[in-house]
Amino acid sequence: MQMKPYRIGTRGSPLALAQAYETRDRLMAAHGLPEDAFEIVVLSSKGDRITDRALSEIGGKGLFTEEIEEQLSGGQLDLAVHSSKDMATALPEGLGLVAFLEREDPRDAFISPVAQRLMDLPQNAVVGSSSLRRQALIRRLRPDIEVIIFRGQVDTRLRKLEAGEVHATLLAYAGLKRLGKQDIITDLFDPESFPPAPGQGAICIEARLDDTRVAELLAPIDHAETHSALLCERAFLGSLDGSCRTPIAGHARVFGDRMSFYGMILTPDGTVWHEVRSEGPTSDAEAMGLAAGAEARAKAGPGFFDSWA
Ligand SMILES: NCc1[nH]cc(CCC(=O)O)c1CC(=O)O
Repeated sequence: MQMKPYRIGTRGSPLALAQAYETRDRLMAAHGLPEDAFEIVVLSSKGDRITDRALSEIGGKGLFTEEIEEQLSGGQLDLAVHSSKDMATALPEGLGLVAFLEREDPRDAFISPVAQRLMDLPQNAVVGSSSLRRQALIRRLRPDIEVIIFRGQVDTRLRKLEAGEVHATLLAYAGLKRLGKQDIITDLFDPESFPPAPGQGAICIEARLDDTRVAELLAPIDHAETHSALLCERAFLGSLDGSCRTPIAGHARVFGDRMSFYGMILTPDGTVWHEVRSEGPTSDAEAMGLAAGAEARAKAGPGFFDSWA
């Protein structure tokens, strides 16, 4: 009997496709299923179609997932593959991030034809990035640097760098690795002085929460340590009401049944920042993230989040 294939939704960028195929391959291996047990369904998104404005300006993370999530809710898709970093903390009713693949190195990469490291860039250099977090972290370390908006797919950004529009750009190591482009990296940032975005480097799989068949399908590819880290980081983001206008960094690490968390919130100009650190059992992952968020808010004081809104 021929079973209907599982329909896997993804965006069409090379990075999104690489992640969708990686997930499919892992599912095939975990269950001994043939390729035609899966169908990869490519959907475009508003976020992909609008590339000339900063994400924070056009409405944020949901723009990339709206169409995919509608089809997931409607039953036209069975699962969707995303970069965890791109996922809003509040998902549509009935959907959830059911599984996380083992996380890739979550660090940010520095790429430049003119300098080995961020600190080696010439005075008043120009760096391309559209991430508020990277912009704030860059300016925290190098207030002289001008950061210009740099959106679009990884390839587009690298072409702009090659064309000399900027002295350097920053991208996630994980994305470059998945595209086979890690060779162009000039330096990797230390997660203590340049903490990654919550979720960076982790592929997540979204599904309907009541779909027990898909839950069983995904169980063997869910990576427990990554899952705990992501619960913590996403709780931190959620408790800060991770609006796209707030630079927020957060990085959880799991060691057996214990975990640590390091988070930072900054003003977009990088002149003010607040750090939080915590440690606890992995069973408290979510509570730890929430507590870290509350602590960061308390340190920042009232008005921090709306002083530049
Ligand atoms: N917002 C784009 C995006 N979403 C996830 C990644 C990288 C892959 C990952 O973090 O898993 C990237 C590109 C980048 O930041 O360089």
